Amino acid sequence: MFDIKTPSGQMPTIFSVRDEALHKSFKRPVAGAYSLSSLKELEPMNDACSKIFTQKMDGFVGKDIDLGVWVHWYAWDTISSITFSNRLGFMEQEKDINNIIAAIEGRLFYNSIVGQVPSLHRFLFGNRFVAWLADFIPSVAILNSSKYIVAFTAKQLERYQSKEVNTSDLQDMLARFKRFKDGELVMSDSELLSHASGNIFAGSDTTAASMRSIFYNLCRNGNAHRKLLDEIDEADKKGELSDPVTFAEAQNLKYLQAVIKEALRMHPAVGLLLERVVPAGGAELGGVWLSEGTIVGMNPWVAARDKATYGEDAYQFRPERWLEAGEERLKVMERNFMAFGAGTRTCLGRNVSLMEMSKLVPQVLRRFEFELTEPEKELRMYDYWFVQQKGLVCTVKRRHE
Ligand code: HEM
Repeated sequence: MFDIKTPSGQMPTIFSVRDEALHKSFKRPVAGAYSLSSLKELEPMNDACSKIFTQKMDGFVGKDIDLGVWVHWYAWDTISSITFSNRLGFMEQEKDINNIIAAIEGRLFYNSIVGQVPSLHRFLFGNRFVAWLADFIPSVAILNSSKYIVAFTAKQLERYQSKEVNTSDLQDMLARFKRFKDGELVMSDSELLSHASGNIFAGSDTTAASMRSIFYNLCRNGNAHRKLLDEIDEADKKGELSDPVTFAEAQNLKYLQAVIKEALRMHPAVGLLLERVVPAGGAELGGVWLSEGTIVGMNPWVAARDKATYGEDAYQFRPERWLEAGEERLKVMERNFMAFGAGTRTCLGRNVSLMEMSKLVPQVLRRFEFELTEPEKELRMYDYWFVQQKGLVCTVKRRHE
């Protein structure tokens, strides 16, 4: 159900593959492309996106905008730029290009329900007739959009391979995935397709939800907001921030990093169980014996609100907790921080998303402030595997004339 169809047939992805050895063989050739050292070369593509975002905000001063939609478009333009050197233009065109955001949301809705009762799949879109029939009803077809998402990525790849974009000197992620070994390409086209579609599937909604959490929590917590602005202004005054802010400089902004971490703790992008299968021989977990093959899981939202780990104020947004904790406490907090998952399946794109957030937030807050337009209204939340927020409507204000 979570595998993808490629021209060479149905194949598992790095997300769906269950066999640990196969998972390792999927991960090995691409892991380097996600490393901190590779990110430096991706920064200019990220900068181009944060520049467009900032220019757009400039035009919105004094107006109300849906900031949640704008960070989603930023995340999309950035991930498409750094994956295939092709910014799709969500921000420039101010729309959901090819309805890809809606398509992903539709499929997640289906997967999050059927994923809990997989036996239903063969009566629904796993049944060829039902799938064929669904294509005639747009509101149902959107729930069966994995084909569409893969075709969307395949089109980007085709464009890339045909050198419609000049790929010779590009250091995007695809260029890194395509490395040669002993004169042979390390990966087949189908594997490339699988990894590229994984990037856009895993790297857009997640980063958007996390950035919504950052801006929303800053709007709701004046003290933290003020402290962050002071840190940015202070660093600016000392000449410690370039324009645009580099990832390295943003990492030195300790309060900013605590704000990001706390926003991800308050709102992990994944809101269902991160499942694992008990290995051969069974295992004892928390005093309970589980036989092999049992599916167990943890919801990052539950782990994030554990008072034994984060203290009595675990339900509060308080970035200081990451700066005040002693060495031992910090270790426990880090171990329970599951926004990016845990163990061998930990998020590969963690550094990519941290770069996207770390660069955009100070770059934007140097110039603008956001205020909730209707502070009496709460955000609406939808948990379809990713927990998406709706209704982050803000008034844009310029900070300095
Ligand atoms: C704030 C943003 C992000 C969050 C919160 C997030 C969260 C996650 C989570 C919870 C997992 C599953 C981990 C587990 O089962 O233990 C995961 C896996 C993964 N993520 Fe992310 N992710 C984010 C951004 C990204 C980005 C930007 C990319 C790509 C550039 C990406 C690529 C991946 C991949 C490839 C995996 C599968 C790793 C594996 O199985 O080896 N993610 N992510």
